[in-house]
Amino acid sequence: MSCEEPEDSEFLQHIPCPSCGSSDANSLYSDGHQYCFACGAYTPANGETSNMDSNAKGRPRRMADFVSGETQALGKRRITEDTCRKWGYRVGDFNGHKVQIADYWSPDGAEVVAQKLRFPNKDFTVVGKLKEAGLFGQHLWRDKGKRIVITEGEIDALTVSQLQDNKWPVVSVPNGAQGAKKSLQKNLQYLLGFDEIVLFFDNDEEGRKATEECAPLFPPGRCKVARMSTFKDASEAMQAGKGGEVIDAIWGAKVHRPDGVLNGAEMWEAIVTDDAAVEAAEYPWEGLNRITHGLRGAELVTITAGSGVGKSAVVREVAHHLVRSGETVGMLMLEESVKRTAKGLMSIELNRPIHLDLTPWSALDAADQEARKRAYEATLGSGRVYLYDHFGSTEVDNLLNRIRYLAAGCGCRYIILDHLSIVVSGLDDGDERKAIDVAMTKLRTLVQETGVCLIMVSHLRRPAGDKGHEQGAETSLSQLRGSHSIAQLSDMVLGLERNQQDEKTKDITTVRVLKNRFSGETGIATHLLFDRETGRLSECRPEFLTGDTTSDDGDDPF
Ligand SMILES: Nc1ncnc2c1ncn2[C@@H]1O[C@H](COP(=O)(O)OP(=O)(O)OP(=O)(O)O)[C@@H](O)[C@H]1O
Repeated sequence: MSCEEPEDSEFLQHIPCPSCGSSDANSLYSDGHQYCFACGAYTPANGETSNMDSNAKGRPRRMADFVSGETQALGKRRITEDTCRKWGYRVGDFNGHKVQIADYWSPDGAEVVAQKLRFPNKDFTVVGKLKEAGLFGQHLWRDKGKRIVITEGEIDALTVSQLQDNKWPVVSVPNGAQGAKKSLQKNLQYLLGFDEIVLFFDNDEEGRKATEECAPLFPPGRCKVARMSTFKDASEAMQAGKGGEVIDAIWGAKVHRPDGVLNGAEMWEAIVTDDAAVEAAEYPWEGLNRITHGLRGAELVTITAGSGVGKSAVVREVAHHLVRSGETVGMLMLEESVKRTAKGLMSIELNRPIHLDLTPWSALDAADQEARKRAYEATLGSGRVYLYDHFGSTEVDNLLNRIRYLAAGCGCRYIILDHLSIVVSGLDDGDERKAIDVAMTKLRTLVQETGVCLIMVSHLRRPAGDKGHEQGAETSLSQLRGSHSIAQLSDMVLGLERNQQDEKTKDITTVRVLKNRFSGETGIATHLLFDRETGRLSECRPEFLTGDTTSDDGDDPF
């Protein structure tokens, strides 16, 4: 239904209504006719009062199209007749159906331009031009003041108004949460007349979304957000007899801050309940623990080295140590089969590299079989090791999903990814940089989201000069592959150095901390000696590097 503007009459002022007694719902027009928006009484220029009837002749077409009704209390909603009268909220009949009638006035408060009719089943229809209307209730208040409350619906506006003795400004957006931003934008000038604008939208997903969209319309600090923890909206609280919570929400409304910005004063709870982040697990080597202070949740540790230096051997030792310390570990070893990974863990437990032993199970003697079974039970059989059988699928989003599952579904607090380079390999140089950036950003976000500690292996670029990493060249952050994202987004970067060609030292790996966001301590952490008999990496004194092992205590100068 649409309404046209009367061509021959203009609104002059609000006047009392002789029919319903409203002090100001009656409107006087320039041709002398009156119309009361509280009770629908129509008084033509000749002074004879009648109720509006859409078929009646001799009155402006716009008036005739509006629906009349009676002011009455809304029992179920606990809204009084006085409140309904103040707001011109009526109950009437529309095409044979009972409706609640909400008048929408022009932004200048001169006249009603639309009506929203609400059916008992909560459907509604609009009569007139809602687009030309201000906010619901805007005509009731002066255009400036200390505070205005904005609700998501008409009944909520009536509720808030009544709870404030119908004295303090409250308006509703006309089209619910979805159209909220547009409506507030349109009436921004009016709203900016108030020192404080309180958004009191529904406490549901749509309401919260609307709040995030609308709040930035206002200058910083002027917009506050009212929210109740127990009720969805003001009317629900009122119906439950908890109107006080509505008032508390308005007075306790917090200055809106965009998502992600926190006031330090609200962080106490987070600090005292942050035990998980403080808990640290240990590396198998004391020297490394001393400088890194262990491994923590939500940390991304990158282990890097040249080809064949021993990255996988190191992470296997770390995984074994974690499992034996009672932790649950996820292993994505993308360059080897799960069987090889499993045997690797058992080898460490057995102090014997069984992966090099090609004897079939049936040919092993009973004692060996028993020893291997025990090694299996202490490691894989504990149920705290999860392996990713990748079948060659190393696509980054696929891996991220598996890591998320390992964290959330399997309870892995430590996850090993060996190695990042394979995830982004096969791409030309330019694309590899970009792929590393994308993968690193996603991994970093995932670590933060899940709280896991991710231990990731990454390869190095060849260093400048003759000496490669295979000949023991020193590692550095600048040699990490891709752009600077690996160094930037890792909390800890460990470089492994070993001269695979030097007869004296080729079994000794130097572990260098290249980056340490936790404590800032960097430099050589320890030296690991590889025992070919046991296949184990254990800490050794640095003198092994020079071959001078005569001193009992390298730290003691005397
Ligand atoms: N400190 C060490 N001394 C001597 N040999 C070692 C040492 N660490 C590992 N190895 C041996 O070197 C070989 C390669 O080790 P590993 O596969 O762990 O290296 P990597 O750095 O992961 O290799 P890639 O660059 O191919 O990924 C293995 O046979 C391993 O047992």
